[in-house]
Amino acid sequence: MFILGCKQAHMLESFTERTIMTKYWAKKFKNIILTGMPGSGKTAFGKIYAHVSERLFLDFDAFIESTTKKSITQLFEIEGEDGFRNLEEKILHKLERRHNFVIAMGGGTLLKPDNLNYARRLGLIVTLKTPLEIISKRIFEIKETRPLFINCKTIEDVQEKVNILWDERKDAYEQSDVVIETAYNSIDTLKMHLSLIERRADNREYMQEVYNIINKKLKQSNRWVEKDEVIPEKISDL
Ligand SMILES: Nc1ncnc2c1ncn2[C@@H]1O[C@H](COP(=O)(O)OP(=O)(O)OP(=O)(O)O)[C@@H](O)[C@H]1O
Ligand SMILES: O=C(O)C1=C[C@@H](O)[C@@H](O)[C@H](O)C1
Ligand SMILES: [Mg+2]
Repeated sequence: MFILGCKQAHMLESFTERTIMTKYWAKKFKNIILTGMPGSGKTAFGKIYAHVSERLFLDFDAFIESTTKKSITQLFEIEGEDGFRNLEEKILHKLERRHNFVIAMGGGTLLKPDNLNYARRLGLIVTLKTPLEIISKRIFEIKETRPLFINCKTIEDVQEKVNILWDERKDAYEQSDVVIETAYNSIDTLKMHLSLIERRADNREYMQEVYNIINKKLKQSNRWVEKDEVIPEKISDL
């Protein structure tokens, strides 16, 4: 488990006043795209981070449900998983040139290799990494709303499915810019860590230092792509 030393804790504390980012910073760093296993907290944390970073929040699942007027479970039944993945891909394409969002992608959106390149162009891709046993417990509570787990009767069934998904996906999640371990962080420290990372996203060396402080992984090779900014007034403008 990672425990902050006194000096490091003090450094982080001194940043708390600055975790509410100005619109300037929000625009500079465009979108934050959350990925990670189902149940890792993309939706829960995404909403909170959108609020603190003064961004709009867009959740792929909620967006798909509201535009199709069908639940994710229904869509899996009607379209199959492939059809659902095509819908995710369409949203990703639609988001091109949109800014100032925290985006909770579907946990499986990065399974299509091209989607990774699209997501990269949108902003900083952040993987929420949560231990698989925690994921399994969370999913077991809400499995009726998660079609991938619809046939799981017991917690062991869920665990088995989670393990299979992890094996299929871990390489894709590793392609993200930053991996944040959620297990040893409260939502408040997660907010703080991501704010810190964002603030230094224009300075790779300093970001690495930030990474060392908060024990997160940063891929130095992934470059930030600057683009002209178009900030939609509301989600319906998409
Ligand atoms: N850091 C956390 N601490 C405690 N509970 C959490 C945390 N993050 C998420 N949860 C809970 O876990 C459940 C799943 O979280 P959430 O729906 O945000 O996951 P998700 O990554 O969006 O999953 P999916 O890909 O299936 O949409 C929710 O009930 C949520 O309240
Ligand atoms: O990780 C996944 O593949 C999924 C996650 C959920 O958000 C939903 O998009 C759906 O249940 C599939
Ligand atoms: Mg979600």
